[in-house]
Amino acid sequence: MTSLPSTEDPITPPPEQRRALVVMKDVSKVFSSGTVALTGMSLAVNSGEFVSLLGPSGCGKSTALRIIAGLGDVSKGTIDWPSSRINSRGLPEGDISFVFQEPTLMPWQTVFGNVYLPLKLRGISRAAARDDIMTVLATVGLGDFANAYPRELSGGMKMRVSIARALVTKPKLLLMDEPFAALDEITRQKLNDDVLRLWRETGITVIFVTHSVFESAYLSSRIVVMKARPGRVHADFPLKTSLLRDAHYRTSEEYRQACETVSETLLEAIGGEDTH
Ligand SMILES: Nc1ncnc2c1ncn2[C@@H]1O[C@H](COP(=O)(O)OP(=O)(O)OP(=O)(O)O)[C@@H](O)[C@H]1O
Repeated sequence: MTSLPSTEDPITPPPEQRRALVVMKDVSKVFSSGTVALTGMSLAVNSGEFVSLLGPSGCGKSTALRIIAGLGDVSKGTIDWPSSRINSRGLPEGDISFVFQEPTLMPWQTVFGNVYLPLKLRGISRAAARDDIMTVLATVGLGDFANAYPRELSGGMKMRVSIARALVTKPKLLLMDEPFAALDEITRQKLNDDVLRLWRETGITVIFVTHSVFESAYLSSRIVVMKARPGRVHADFPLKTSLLRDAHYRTSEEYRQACETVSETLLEAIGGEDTH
């Protein structure tokens, strides 16, 4: 593996200010079909981190994310939330939002109605929710589209609605499962910049599943590379940079080095050499 960029990233809080938000300990997942998706996966994600989960197709990235979200049980091991209040389902109530690869919008509802849904499910009236919805729509650049229907939006705009819907409840943790994989490169880069800005502005913790070395190297404060199935952590390292991650960063030597490091680690993971 090449050496990692050594300069401090000014947007990542120092370790002493971070607290573990979620801790996966020795998690295994065997589906009823007999498929062993995860084995002995351990990972602690701290408040304020932007962690990308990267790994070969089928290594269990989505499974790990879904387990953290409470959308699937573990076969073995534990998920702990050391700094959250836990509900009867073992989850930190209201603290997690999920963004899927498909925006999964309700076509019969306006943008406003789609973003309102999670607040409606909490029994909040439309009138009481209005300010929060308009604020989050402005944050994702859709302030003028509250009354539009999904069919009137581009793919990138639909994904922004999906992100707004995830953020409107002000979660501590945003889980994103290949959210931009189906978008063209320009839209993907714009949304990468939007997500980074949201992360900086809100201090939210993000766990981001991606296939893309370039995307993970651009976005992450930390990269977790998983081994081929059954999935577990192959390598886990911070990605530091002294530069603001913007268009200039994309053409910088630091970014090139980061991509090289991530790419080589991914090749090792596929090859089976363990660095963790
Ligand atoms: N509900 C399920 N029932 C049975 N097997 C499943 C289920 N969901 C996932 N799997 C299997 O578990 C393994 C891990 O799948 P998962 O989708 O988590 O991988 P992934 O790393 O996210 O893949 P990709 O990068 O291709 O999206 C795969 O072999 C998959 O076929």
